[in-house]
Amino acid sequence: MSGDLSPIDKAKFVAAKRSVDYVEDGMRVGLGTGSTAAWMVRCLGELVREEGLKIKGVPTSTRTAELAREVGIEVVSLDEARWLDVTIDGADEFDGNLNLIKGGGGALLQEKIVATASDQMIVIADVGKEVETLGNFPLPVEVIPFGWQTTKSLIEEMLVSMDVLGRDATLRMNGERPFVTDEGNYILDLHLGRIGNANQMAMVLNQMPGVVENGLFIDICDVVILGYGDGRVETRDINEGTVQEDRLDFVESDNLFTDLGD
Ligand SMILES: O=C[C@H](O)[C@H](O)[C@H](O)COP(=O)(O)O
Repeated sequence: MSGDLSPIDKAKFVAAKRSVDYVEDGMRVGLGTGSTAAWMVRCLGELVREEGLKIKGVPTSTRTAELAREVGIEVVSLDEARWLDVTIDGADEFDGNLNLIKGGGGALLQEKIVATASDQMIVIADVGKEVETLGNFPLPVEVIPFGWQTTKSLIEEMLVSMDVLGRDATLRMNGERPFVTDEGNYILDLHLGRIGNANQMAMVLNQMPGVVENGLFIDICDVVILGYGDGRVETRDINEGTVQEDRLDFVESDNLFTDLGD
C-alpha cells in the first residue's frame, strides 16, 4: 500500500504519525483541516479504536468533524471543551520563527480560534511548506459577503499604501460561485509575493471593516513537525529551541509505517 503514496503524501503521513505522540489519554485536542491534518485524524482514530485512547476532539471544519466521527473520535464543540491541551494542524507556509500562512482550504477562522485556545499548537507539514519569508502562497482573508467588493478595494488601497510587492486580491471561487466558508463568509486571496512585516500586515488587515480574520498565524505555533518523502521527520520546538530528527520506515503492513525510533 505504501507504494501507492506519492513522496509528498508519505511526507505528510510521517509528520502526522509523529504528531500523535503528543496526544495523551484524557486530552482535549484541536483537529486541524486539510490533507495533512486528515492523516493526523486517521492516525488518532487508529489509536482510539485499537489502543483505547480517550480524547475529545474539537474539529476546525465540518469536513474534519465528519472524518473524526468516521474514524471513531469523540467530537465536541469548542464551547464544550472551552480550553484545549493541544491543536495539531497543517499549514500552507511556515518561516523560521514558526509564523504561518493558513487558510488554503478556507478553514482559517475556526483554525485560528481553536489554535489560540490551546496550550500548544503543533503544525505538521511536508518539507515544501518551509519558506524564508511568508507571502509566496496567496494570503487568505475571510470577509463578510456584505459589501465584499468595497472591502476588496479597501484592502488593495491599503496594500499600495504599505508598499507591498503584490497588490491583487482575488475572490476565491467554487466553480461559478464564490467559495463560502463554514461561517458563511467569502475568502479574498491576496497575491503579495513577499510579506516583509507579517505582524503589521495581520494587524492592519484585521482592523478593516468587513474583514473577519486573516490567514497569518503569528506567535501561535509552538512546534513544527516536518516530514520528508523518505520517512525522515524533523521536529522543531520554538520554545525549547530544539531540533530533533528521526525516522519512520515504510513497511508493507496493515499499519503502513513502522516507527523505527532513533
Ligand atoms: O484552510 C486550510 C488549512 O489552513 C490547511 O491546514 C492548510 O491549507 C494546509 O493544507 P494541506 O495540509 O492540505 O496542505
